Amino acid sequence: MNSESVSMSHTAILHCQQLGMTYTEGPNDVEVLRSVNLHIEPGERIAIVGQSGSGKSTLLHLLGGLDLPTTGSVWVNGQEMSGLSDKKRGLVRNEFLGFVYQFHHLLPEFTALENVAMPLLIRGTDTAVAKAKAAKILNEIGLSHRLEHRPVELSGGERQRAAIARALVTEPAIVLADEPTGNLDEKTAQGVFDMMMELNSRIGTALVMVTHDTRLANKMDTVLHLERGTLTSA
Ligand SMILES: Nc1ncnc2c1ncn2[C@@H]1O[C@H](COP(=O)(O)OP(=O)(O)OP(=O)(O)O)[C@@H](O)[C@H]1O
Repeated sequence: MNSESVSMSHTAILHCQQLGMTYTEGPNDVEVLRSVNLHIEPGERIAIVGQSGSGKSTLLHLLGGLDLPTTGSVWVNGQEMSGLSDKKRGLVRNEFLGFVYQFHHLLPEFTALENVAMPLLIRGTDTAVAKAKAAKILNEIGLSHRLEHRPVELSGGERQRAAIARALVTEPAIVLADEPTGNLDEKTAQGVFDMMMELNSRIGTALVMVTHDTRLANKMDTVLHLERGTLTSA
C-alpha cells in the first residue's frame, strides 16, 4: 500500500488495504488477489479492466462486502466490513451501496416493481413511496410495460435492466457494477450507462465499473488494470 492512500483514507467513501483472496475449494489453492489497494472518493468514477479470470468479479464482491477477504480489509464509509456481523454488513450495503451483478439475482416470486422497491422497503421507506420511486426508475429504464412481470416472464436484457434499476433506486453513495451493460443492445447499454453517469453528476454517486468495453471504460476518470492479483493504472 502506498503512503498516499493512508493519508487520504479519511475522505474515502470506500477503500481497501492489502486485500487478498485465495480460494481453497478443490485440490489446489487459487490465489486470485494479493495486496490490492484502492481508495474511492465520493463521486469518483473508476473502471476496472482485466482478462477473463483475473479476479474482477472477486474484487467487486469483496468491495461490496458480499464475500470476505482472506487478508486485508475493506472499509465502507469508515466501517470495516470484516468486523461486522452479517446483519450489520447487510445494513451497510443497503445504506451505501448499489450492486449490479453479472447475474441479475432478482427474487423470482416478486414482480419487477416489487424487486426494485425492495431495497427502499428494507430501509423503511413507506410502501407507496417505494413503489412510486420503483415505477419511476423502471419507466426511465424502459420497463414501464413490465412492472407486474416476474423475472421468469422477462427477457435477459429486461431482467438485467430491472436489476440495474434495483441498484440505482436508493441513489446510493457507491455503485459497484460488474459488466452492467454486457447483456444489452448498444442503445439500451448507452441508456443504462447514461443513468449511472446522471446519478454521478447529480448526487455524486461514486461508480466502480468492471467492463470489457474500452469505450465505456475510457469515459471514467480512472481506468485500473487487474493483473496477477494486483491493480495498476492502465
Ligand atoms: N468460489 C470460487 N471457488 C474457487 N475458485 C473461484 C471461485 N470464484 C472464482 N474463482 C476463481 O477465481 C478466478 C477469478 O474469477 P473472477 O470471476 O473473479 O474473474 P473475472 O476477472 O471476473 O472473470 P470474467 O471476466 O471471466 O468474469 C478464476 O480463476 C475463478 O476460477
